[in-house]
Amino acid sequence: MLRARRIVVKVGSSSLTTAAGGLDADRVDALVDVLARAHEHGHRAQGSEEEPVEIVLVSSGAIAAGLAPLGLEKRPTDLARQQAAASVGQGLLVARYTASFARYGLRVGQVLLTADDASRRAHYRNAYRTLEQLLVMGAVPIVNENDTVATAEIRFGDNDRLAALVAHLVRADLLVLLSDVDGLYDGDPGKPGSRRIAEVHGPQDLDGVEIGSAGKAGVGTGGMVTKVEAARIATGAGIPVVLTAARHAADALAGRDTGTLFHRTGRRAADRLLWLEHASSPRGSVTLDAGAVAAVVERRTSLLPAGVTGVEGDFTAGDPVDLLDENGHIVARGLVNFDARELPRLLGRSTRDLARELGAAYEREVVHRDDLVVLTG
Ligand SMILES: Nc1ncnc2c1ncn2[C@@H]1O[C@H](COP(=O)(O)OP(=O)(O)O)[C@@H](O)[C@H]1O
Ligand SMILES: N[C@@H](CCC(=O)OP(=O)(O)O)C(=O)O
Repeated sequence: MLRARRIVVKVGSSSLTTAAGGLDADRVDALVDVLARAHEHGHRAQGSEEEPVEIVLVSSGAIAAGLAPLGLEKRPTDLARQQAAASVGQGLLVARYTASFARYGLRVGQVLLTADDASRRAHYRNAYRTLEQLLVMGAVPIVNENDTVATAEIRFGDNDRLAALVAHLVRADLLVLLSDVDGLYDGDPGKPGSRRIAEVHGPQDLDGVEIGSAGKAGVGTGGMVTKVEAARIATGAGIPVVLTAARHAADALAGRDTGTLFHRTGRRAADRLLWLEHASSPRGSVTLDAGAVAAVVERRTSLLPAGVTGVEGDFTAGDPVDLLDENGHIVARGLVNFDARELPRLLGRSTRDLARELGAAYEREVVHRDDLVVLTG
């Protein structure tokens, strides 16, 4: 039995909508019944013996909920109409949750995150603080991607990986992914002969598994691909993952066997860097000489101007950039401390020379080691 005190629950669009399209109030209520019971207040009200847990809900469904009100028959493929639908639907979605949780005297707080933002230190801290405070005050945070402002380049699109990163952000003990399918199957779950996989201990257990795309509901995005990727991110950071159908949510929250359990494969990593690795998209790159590659990759030092031989892209200080070796292979990603146009005249120069010539402000690393994640083995 899995015991968890803080759980991130992610529910997909396919589990919140009716066959005809639009939000299914009954399914929202059924999910909220389970979440509220698991939560302390619901627990007291129900007199259950299960331990109370803190819940962070990552809910998709904004785009799906906005389709009918805008007269759209199916999910549009272009970003502009998806964003318009999300803008209309997010309000409706949260209104629905607000009413549903109110049946249990519970408040909800909407948290819209842009994946790329959260890899920046100040935003990351703010997101963490807000979520933590909502939990302290007994509210249920309801997280979604900030669809209306996320551009194509920085957009997750699915909420599975966002949920894995949120689980890491709030230091959850468990991530529950709820979908319209009751687990990971070794092949298309609609085909006879496909079997559910009860446990995954690591990538070796996925050899030969057909990991397919989104389901027949037509409202989900990532299908199994993004769920397995989310499981890889979370378990690698020390958080076990249960993937099951929304109708089995109560079992998953109570720690009973259901769906597919992905065991943890790693330990908790340094906070923000997981976001830097999985959520940010680079705005450019800097090329390192061999000495700088060794320093950054093997000795985990900061990157200094002296070791940089080239600059690509139009980034500004604070943006994520890739660090390339001389063959153009990505060896790390980091948050750069200079604008792209400032860098060329600094290349190959020692920080001491730069400080003497240009002032103390130039005595800084190109990428500080605390803002850097190594991407090679
Ligand atoms: N190997 C697999 N095991 C289980 N489901 C799979 C597999 N490959 C593809 N799928 C599909 O993934 C769908 C769930 O993903 P998706 O439609 O994105 O849902 P959600 O809205 O819950 O994120 C299932 O309905 C199923 O048809
Ligand atoms: N942020 C989007 C999520 C898109 C989506 O469909 O995700 P999912 O159903 O989790 O595959 C929304 O709320 O519509």
